[in-house]
Amino acid sequence: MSKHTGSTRARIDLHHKAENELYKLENTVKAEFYDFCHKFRQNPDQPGLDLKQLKGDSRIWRAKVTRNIRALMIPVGAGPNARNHWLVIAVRPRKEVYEQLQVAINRVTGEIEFVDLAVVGDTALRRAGITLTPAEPEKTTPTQPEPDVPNPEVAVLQPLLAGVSAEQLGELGVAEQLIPLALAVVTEDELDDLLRGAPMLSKDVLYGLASGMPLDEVRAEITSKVSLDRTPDLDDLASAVERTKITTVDDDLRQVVEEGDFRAWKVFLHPTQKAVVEVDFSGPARVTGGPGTGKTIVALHRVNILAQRLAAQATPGAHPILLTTFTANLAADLRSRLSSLMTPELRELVDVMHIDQLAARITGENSSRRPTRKRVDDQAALREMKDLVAEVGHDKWTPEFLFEEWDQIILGHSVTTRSEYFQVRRSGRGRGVTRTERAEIWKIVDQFTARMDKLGIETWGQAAERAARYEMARAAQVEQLRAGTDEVQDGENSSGARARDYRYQHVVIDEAQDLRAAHWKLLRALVAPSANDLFIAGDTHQRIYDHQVTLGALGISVRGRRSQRLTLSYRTTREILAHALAISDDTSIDYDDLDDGRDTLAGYRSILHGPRPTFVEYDSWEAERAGLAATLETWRQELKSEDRDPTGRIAVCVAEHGKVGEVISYLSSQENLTCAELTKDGVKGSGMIHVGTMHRFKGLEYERLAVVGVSEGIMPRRYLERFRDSDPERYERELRKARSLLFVAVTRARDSLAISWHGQRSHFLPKIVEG
Ligand SMILES: Nc1ncnc2c1ncn2[C@@H]1O[C@H](COP(=O)(O)OP(=O)(O)OP(=O)(O)O)[C@@H](O)[C@H]1O
Repeated sequence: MSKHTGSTRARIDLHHKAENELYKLENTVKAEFYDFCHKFRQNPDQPGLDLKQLKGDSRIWRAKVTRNIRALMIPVGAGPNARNHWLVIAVRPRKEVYEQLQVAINRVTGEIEFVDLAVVGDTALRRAGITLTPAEPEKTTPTQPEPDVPNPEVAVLQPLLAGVSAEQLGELGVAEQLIPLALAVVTEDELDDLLRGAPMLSKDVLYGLASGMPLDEVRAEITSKVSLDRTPDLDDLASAVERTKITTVDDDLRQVVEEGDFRAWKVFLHPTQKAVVEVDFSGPARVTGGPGTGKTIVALHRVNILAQRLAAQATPGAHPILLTTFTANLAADLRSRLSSLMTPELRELVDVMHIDQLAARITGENSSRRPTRKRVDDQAALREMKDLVAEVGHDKWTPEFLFEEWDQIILGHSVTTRSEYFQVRRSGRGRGVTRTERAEIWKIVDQFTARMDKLGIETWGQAAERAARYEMARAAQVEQLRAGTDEVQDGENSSGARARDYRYQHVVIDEAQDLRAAHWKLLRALVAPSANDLFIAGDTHQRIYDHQVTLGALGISVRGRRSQRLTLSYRTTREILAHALAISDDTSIDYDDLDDGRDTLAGYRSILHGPRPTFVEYDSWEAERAGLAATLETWRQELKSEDRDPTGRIAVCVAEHGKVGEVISYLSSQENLTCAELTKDGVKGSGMIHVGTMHRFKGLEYERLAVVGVSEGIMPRRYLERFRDSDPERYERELRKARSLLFVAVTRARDSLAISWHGQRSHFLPKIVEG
C-alpha cells in the first residue's frame, strides 16, 4: 500500500476518511484531484495551489483543488523534512472549510483523527457555545452568527449521557473536541448529528454509552480492542501517521478509487476483524457475529493470509487451501471477491467450492466401481416417501415425519444399523419415540432407502454422508501411513486407498450454521488435525435449515480463545438493526453456538445511519403489489438521480415461494421495472430488480430491499399450528426457523428497508413498528 515517491517530490497520503470523501465526488472532480496531487508533489508552494494555514489549528493547511473544492492537509514528515510528506485529511467544498477544524492524535489508538464540526447540528453547537467561522467567507453574503440562545424546550431535558464525565469519555477514546458537545446532547437526533462525521472510535463509544452499555463494558468491548499498548506522544505526527489507516496517492490509486467504497473491505479491517484474521490458532477456530459484522470478509482475508504463509513452500499446481460455503451463488461471490483481494499467484493456491460441489467431487472420485446415482432435492425424495407410505398403507407416521427422521437422525448421525438407531440421541426432534416405535420407523426407512437405490437416486444429504465416509477412510489411511503401519496401494480407484496425504492444509468455512453433521465429518477429514486447520464463520441466529450440530461431538473443538465474536455491523444501519434484533428475540430464545454453548447477539451494534424502515399494511395482495411497485419506482428514480445504475442494487424478498412468480409478472407489467429471479444457483437473467424467496437471500446484501407478504399465516406458515399441541417441541423449532428466516431477510438491507403485509401482520414483526 505505502509506495514511496521519488525523494525530490513531496509524498502525499490519504487519510481513510478523506478517501471516503473522494469516493463520493463526481468523476470529473476525482480527475482534478489527481492533477492537483501531481502538481503538489512537484512543488506544494506553486501559486495556483494557494496553500495556506488555517488560523485555528496551524498544523492544518488548505489548498485549492478546483474553484470550489479544497484539500485539507497536514505536513507529517519527520523533523525538518515535515513538508516532504503530507497527509490529506479531507477533500470538500470550499464552503465547508472553517477555521475551527482540528486534527489530533487519539490518546487510545495513537491514530491521527480529524473531527468535522460542519456536520454537527446547530442546536448542539449552540449549546456548547461554538460558532463556526468559514475560512473563505462569501464576499456577497456575510454570515451572521446565530445568537447563542439555548432552545427552551430542550434546555430542561436531561443530557443523554448524564452520569458520564468528560474525563471518562476522554479515557475511552472520544475525540477531545467532541467531548463537551457529547455531554451537552439531549436527544438521539442530536447525537446522530454530532456523530455523523465523527471518528470511528468516538462513534462506537458514544453510541454504546447512549444505548445503555455500562462504562466497563464499553471499555472491554470497544476501547480495549483498539488500544495501543503504550501512551502515544500526542505531538508526534510522523509516528502517528504510521499507525493511521492511509493510502498513498500514486498512479494506481486513481483506478482503485473509481471502484468506490466497495473496495473499503479489502483495505481497512476493523482491529477486531484484523485480530481474528491474523492470529495463529492451535486448532480449529470459530468466528461468530450478527449479520453484516464482516464474517465473510474475515474469512476472505484469512484465506489470503494463510496463502501468503504457504506461498514459499507450495508445490506448483497444488491447491492447499479450501474455501467453502453453503450455496453455489455464495461460492461464486467468494470467488470473485477473492480474485480482487489476492494476487493471481496466491489465488492459485485456493479451491473455492460450495459444500454440495465438494461432496459431489469426492463421491465422483470414488464412484468407478458403482453406477453413478442421480442427485435429487429433498422435495423429490419426500415424494418417494409419500408414495411408499401410500403403497404400504402406513398411517401411524406422516411421510414428512419419516423423511425428517431419516434425514436428520439416521443420515445426520451416520446411523447404519437398527441397533445404532435404538441408541442414538434424537435431540431437537420433538416428541420421543419408544423402542418398538423405532423398530417400526426403521423398517419403513429401510424400504425407503432400498427404493431410492433401485431408482438410482440419492439426496444431497446422502451424497454428503457418502463423501464423509470416503474422506474419513482416506484420513485413516494417511494416519496409518504416517505411523508407518500401512503401504499405499497404487492403482486403486478410491481416494481412501490412493491418498498419501490429506487433501488440504487449511479449510475455511463460511455460512457454517446450516451445515449438517455429515458435512462436518467430511470437512474434519479433509485436513490433518493441526494449527489453523479449520476456520469456521457462522451465525446460528441465521440458521434456516434443520441441521443443528455439536462441533465438539464431531471432533472439532473450538473452545476458549479459539472462539471469537464480532459485534460491529458494517451493513445494517442502526434504524434497521433495532427492528431486526426484536425479530430475533435473542434475549428470550436460546440460540446455540454450534457447540453445546449459547450464542447471543449481546453487544451487536452499528454506527451506520439510514432511513427508518417502513412498515405498511395493505388490504389485499393486489394492493400490496401495487404499493411495492410504487416503492420500487421511487427507489429506481432516486438511484438514477444520483447517477447510479439501479440494476442489482434493489431486491424484493417474498415470504412465500408460490408468490415469487406473481411478483415478477406484476412488476414486469410496469413500465420501468424489469426483474431477474434469484435462484439457488444465483441470479437468472439481467433484469434490474432481483426477486426471490427468503431462503435465496442467505449471505447476500442489497442497498434497498422490500420484504413482502409478511402476514400471519405466511410468516409463520399457518400449517405449523397443527404441531402446537401434538408436538410442542417441533412447533417451537419450526417457529424459530421461521423467525430466523425473517431475521436473515431484513438484515440483507444495507440502506433502505420496506416491510409490508396484507391482512393480519406477522406477530414476528416488532411492536415498536407501530410507534
Ligand atoms: N472492515 C470493513 N470495511 C469496510 N466494509 C466492511 C468491512 N467489513 C465488512 N464490511 C462490509 O460489510 C458488509 C457485510 O460484511 P460480510 O458480508 O462479511 O458480513 P457477514 O458477517 O458475513 O454477514 P452475514 O452474516 O449477514 O452474511 C459487506 O458489504 C462488507 O463489504
